[in-house]
Amino acid sequence: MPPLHFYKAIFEDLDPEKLQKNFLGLLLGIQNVDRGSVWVKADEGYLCLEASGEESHQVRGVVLPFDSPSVVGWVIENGEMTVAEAHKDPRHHREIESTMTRKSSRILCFPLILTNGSVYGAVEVMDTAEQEEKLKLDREYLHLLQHIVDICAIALSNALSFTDKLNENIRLRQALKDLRSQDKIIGQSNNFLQVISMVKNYASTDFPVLITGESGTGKDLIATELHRQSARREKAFLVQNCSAIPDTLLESELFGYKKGAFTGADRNKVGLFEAAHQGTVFLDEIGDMPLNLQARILRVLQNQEVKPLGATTSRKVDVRLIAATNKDLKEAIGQGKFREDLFYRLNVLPLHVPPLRERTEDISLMLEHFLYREAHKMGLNPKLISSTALQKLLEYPWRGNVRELENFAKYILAAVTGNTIYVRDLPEHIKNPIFGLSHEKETPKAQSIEPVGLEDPSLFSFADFNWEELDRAYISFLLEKNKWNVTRSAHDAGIKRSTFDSRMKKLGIRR
Ligand SMILES: Nc1ncnc2c1ncn2[C@@H]1O[C@H](COP(=O)(O)OP(=O)(O)OP(=O)(O)O)[C@@H](O)[C@H]1O
Repeated sequence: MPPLHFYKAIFEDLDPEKLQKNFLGLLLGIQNVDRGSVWVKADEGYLCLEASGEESHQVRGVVLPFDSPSVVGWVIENGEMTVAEAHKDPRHHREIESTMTRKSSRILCFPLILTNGSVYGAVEVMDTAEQEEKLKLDREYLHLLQHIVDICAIALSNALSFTDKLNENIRLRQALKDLRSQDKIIGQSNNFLQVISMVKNYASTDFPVLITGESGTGKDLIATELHRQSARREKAFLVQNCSAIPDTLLESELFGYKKGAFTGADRNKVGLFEAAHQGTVFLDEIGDMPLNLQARILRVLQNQEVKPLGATTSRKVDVRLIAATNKDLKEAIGQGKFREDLFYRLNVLPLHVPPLRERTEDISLMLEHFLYREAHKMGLNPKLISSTALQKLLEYPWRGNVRELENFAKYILAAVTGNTIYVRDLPEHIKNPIFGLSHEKETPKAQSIEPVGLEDPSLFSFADFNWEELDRAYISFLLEKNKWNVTRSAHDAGIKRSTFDSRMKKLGIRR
């Protein structure tokens, strides 16, 4: 019998092919013969996974039908070891050796049994010696051999199911990839193409990136794309939204904690930075991060190490940081709400995603994409847009940006029954966009009316606003339409210029 380390080498392997080869080699070596094969029960018959010995390569991959005679078939069905005299045993499948010059004289075949007792295959070794017989067949020896085969069988079945899981994993990853590719990045405007080209350039480096842009412009999507194009693509991409989460929770999410670090810390928790080791961490809405945590992020960037709450030592981490915000961080620095040193650390590679109104060339393409994608998801036929309706959509300011456009596509698909979308089908605020103008700085109160109706256009209603809000929106609309010409705006409103002027003053509307 071979020494123990020999078995160790066999059972360690998780590649079924290598394992089968080693296993068969081991049995052939023990029995001092050179022909053998490993078989499993497949859907269409008994399949030869591995064959060894001169001329035997032709047997690998052969499937013996269930209803044809075969020693392996008999062993698999009966779950017992057997010895067959090849020249007279009716179980022997003679045709398989018909093209071989050396025929088997005796066959020794063992079942391959799982721990639950089920037989999934068989291994056979054959004597091809014409004169003296080589196979050792005394009972005790065969008994011992069956034990060795049992151990090998378990290792082999583990390796086979490991490979199954591995293949399943590969299939699932591919499916996930396909699913992700549905999140296609759409855009053809020069402004947007510039962003895409910067993504490509930035992806080849490892510096922090700060993505800025209004809400719904696609910052999240761009961050994902950056990771996807980077050398870290196979590693983790972990996202943390820094707003809408209590400060202490955010800290433990990012840095983790040691068991007992605070009341309720009943186990160690790995923080996001550690979990993303060798990958990318995306901190969304970083402008909302509290100052004390900003200091900790700065330390991660400076030293590439994190210290979980309650830990005494720091741990090295290798992560790329991408941050995004829709806030003006320079203004936040002026107000003492954002650390200047962190800003410069993050802003190594700045990336501004322009609002949709600065890339109107993208609107029709995106709309087409969203209408098609959402119709597909809902199991509906895609809808067409009439040219006049499209014109209205192009004129609308889309202050909720791409997210608003995406929501609009969902709404219109559900709301319109015909195959074509006409102007009459559009929500009122898109047909008459008096609330679509942006003077955020000049008329801060006007912001209070912006979000209404954007997420769900069907909910838009005059009843949602008070008189002053409507007044402000109307005056802003006229000013914008007339390029801030007050006389013309007053004329459109049908009131005197002085009255219009005083309304503007009262509402604090300035250019
Ligand atoms: N260029 C684009 N092509 C296709 N879909 C886009 C594009 N830009 C944005 N989207 C889609 O619009 C929606 C909003 O995008 P995203 O969440 O990335 O915006 P954001 O700027 O991160 O918003 P917020 O600041 O509110 O977090 C998402 O569903 C996203 O898939």
